[in-house]
Amino acid sequence: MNDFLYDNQQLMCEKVPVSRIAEEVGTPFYLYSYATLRNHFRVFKEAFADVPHMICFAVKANSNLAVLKVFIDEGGGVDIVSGGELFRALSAGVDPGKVVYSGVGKRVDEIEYALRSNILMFNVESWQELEVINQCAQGLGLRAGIALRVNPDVDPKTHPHISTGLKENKFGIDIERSLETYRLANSLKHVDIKGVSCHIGSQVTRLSPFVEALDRLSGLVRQLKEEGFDIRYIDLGGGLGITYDSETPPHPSEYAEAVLSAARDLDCTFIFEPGRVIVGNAGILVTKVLYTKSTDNKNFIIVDAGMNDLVRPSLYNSFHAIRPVALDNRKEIVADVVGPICESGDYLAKARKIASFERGDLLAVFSAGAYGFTMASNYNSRPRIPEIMVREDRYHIIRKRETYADLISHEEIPPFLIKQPG
Ligand SMILES: Cc1ncc(COP(=O)(O)O)c(C=O)c1O
Ligand SMILES: N[C@@H](CCCC[NH3+])C(=O)O
Repeated sequence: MNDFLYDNQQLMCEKVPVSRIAEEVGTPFYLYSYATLRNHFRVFKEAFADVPHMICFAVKANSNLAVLKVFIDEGGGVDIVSGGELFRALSAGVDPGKVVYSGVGKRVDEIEYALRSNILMFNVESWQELEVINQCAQGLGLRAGIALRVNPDVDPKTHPHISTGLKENKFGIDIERSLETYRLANSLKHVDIKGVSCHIGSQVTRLSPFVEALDRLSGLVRQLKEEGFDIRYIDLGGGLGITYDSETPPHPSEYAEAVLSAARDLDCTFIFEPGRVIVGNAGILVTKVLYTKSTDNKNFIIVDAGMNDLVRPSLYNSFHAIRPVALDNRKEIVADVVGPICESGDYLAKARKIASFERGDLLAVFSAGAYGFTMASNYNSRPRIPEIMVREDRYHIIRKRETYADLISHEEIPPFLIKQPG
């Protein structure tokens, strides 16, 4: 459910016509609905109301400070994967005691920053990483909260690029070796073993992979508890999918029922790291038709947003619904919706049955709130586009459009390239 609805033939974001924002701000831009963001977070959180839990939003899905603040104000924590994400989350006001840190390649400076910030725990992905965290904590005279990220070898049945919990993936510690790794970890004086974590993949649209992973994980947790480990947290990662096209993913309440029936008795605080399910359908990308052209066998609609703004179609061949901002009864054609980037792979839709858009028309690309802006780049020296949040009848630019000057602001011509007079 979301708050992008047509009213009187025009697309609204809550109570603001999308066309008005386009007129005032220019295109392209990302547009988020505050009510939808908050509602999605609440629905997810309420699904776990009867067990101790923490919802740590996955910052990688959408890292805008204002977006993070919506969840932080609802009591949320964050899942981070870099020093930069930690800086963002702290700047947005997160309680460091609600921060979990995942990722296979944490650098020493990032680990030290997280330790000094007093985060809840690191989800550790290798033995070497654990040793480095132990050393860093020793150096700072601290103890690092940790969970091992266990790779349960479960097929999440999603796109191969976003599956993470299979043996062949780089993530986590093989479930078969995790017990011995926990035992070894016991000898490290500067780590406090707090929990067990796993994350099997993203855009998972069935319950069975989650349940299968949890079954494997709960066996490990029971064993660890029997051996006297003080396991207080089970972090089940994120990954719940959304509807882009015709997918029918489980509702968060069904997801909660399924995972809790497998793990309720473990007497732990459950941590979840949802990203896409909270923000994906709370955002759209608004773009304008620059040109149309047809060849003998193809129609092209060329828009002002490219793969540098939204890379998901090019990278994963993923589907995003595209609808007109103003509804009229145009005939439909089959067309490729493409961007201005100099790559054949620069498209938002391929062979799509779509309204016969014309130059100047506004299009809304749906389900763009997750992994949209966060994966954007400056490729082709295109300034990154603004992000806007609507709340009821007001909107606010929560990230300004970059300027050409921003593009070069970190660059410098070295003295040896500057001609000396004479
Ligand atoms: C460790 C971790 N946690 C959480 C997430 C969030 O995933 P999603 O956006 O699918 O909920 C990801 C991304 O897949 C991840 O790698
Ligand atoms: N970037 C991916 C999701 C990656 C999840 C991170 N582990 C997407 O757009 O679907």
